[in-house]
Amino acid sequence: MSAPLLQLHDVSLSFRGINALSRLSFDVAEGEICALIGPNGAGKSSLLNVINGVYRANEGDVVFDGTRFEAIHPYKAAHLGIGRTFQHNALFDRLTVFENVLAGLAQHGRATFVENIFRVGRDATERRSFNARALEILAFVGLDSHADTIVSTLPYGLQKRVDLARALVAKPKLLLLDEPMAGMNQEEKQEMSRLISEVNTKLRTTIVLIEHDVGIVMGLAHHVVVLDYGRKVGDGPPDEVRANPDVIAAYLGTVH
Ligand SMILES: Nc1ncnc2c1ncn2[C@@H]1O[C@H](COP(=O)(O)OP(=O)(O)OP(=O)(O)O)[C@@H](O)[C@H]1O
Repeated sequence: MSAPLLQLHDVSLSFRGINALSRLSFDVAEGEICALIGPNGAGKSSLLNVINGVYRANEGDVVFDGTRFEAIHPYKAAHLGIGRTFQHNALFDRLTVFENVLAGLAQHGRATFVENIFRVGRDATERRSFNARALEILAFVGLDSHADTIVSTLPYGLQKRVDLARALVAKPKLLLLDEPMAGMNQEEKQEMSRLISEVNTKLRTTIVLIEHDVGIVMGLAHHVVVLDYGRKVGDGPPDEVRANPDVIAAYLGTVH
């Protein structure tokens, strides 16, 4: 069996004495969708922040695709192949859908983001290939007909797709999704869930996602990790995790 794409070894993180993560260890296999679940404040977003370098762990380390680090600059994490979306859309409201997606390549080229947006300056070849890539990923998420739309005029569900496209445009090996279905109705959640599944199967992207809707998680994820007060209380296939008494006590049996 090949080595896991992502490994966490005894990762701990605290904020002014509050333990956000306590000696957390688990693996994510290449090609899987791994869901992180747990009550509010359990440490899920903090964990994504450690993996892509927004936070530095106090203890422990992360191994991604053979590279071990205790801390990493988010820019370096992106270059290693770790893509990320955030809980709250961080889109450029006044730019078009296409320009927002292009921004996902800003750290990956020689031309600056401004040069790319205004289609001026050096590196016409790079610009052409980035533009083609942005259009390709927009078609993949079903937004090619909205390429020139100002992003803030789109409905919320479609803005979440733009966010996803922006994270995907650089072809990450690992995609971290922080509540990609937050604020959606059930139909929108089902659509987003289908799209995430297609990202996994068609683009062969390994995914770690945070989602509160346990029904959606159980249908989408291959692997579920449950956190409670920064500790791991469950780790395994969805059916096994659902039946784990510690998980039921911590999360699944409670109204969230
Ligand atoms: N930048 C920060 N400064 C201080 N405390 C923080 C910071 N980020 C997170 N925390 C604390 O760390 C703990 C874990 O928070 P985190 O946001 O990771 O949980 P979560 O499981 O993602 O919660 P939610 O489901 O509400 O998003 C909480 O006690 C939170 O208040």
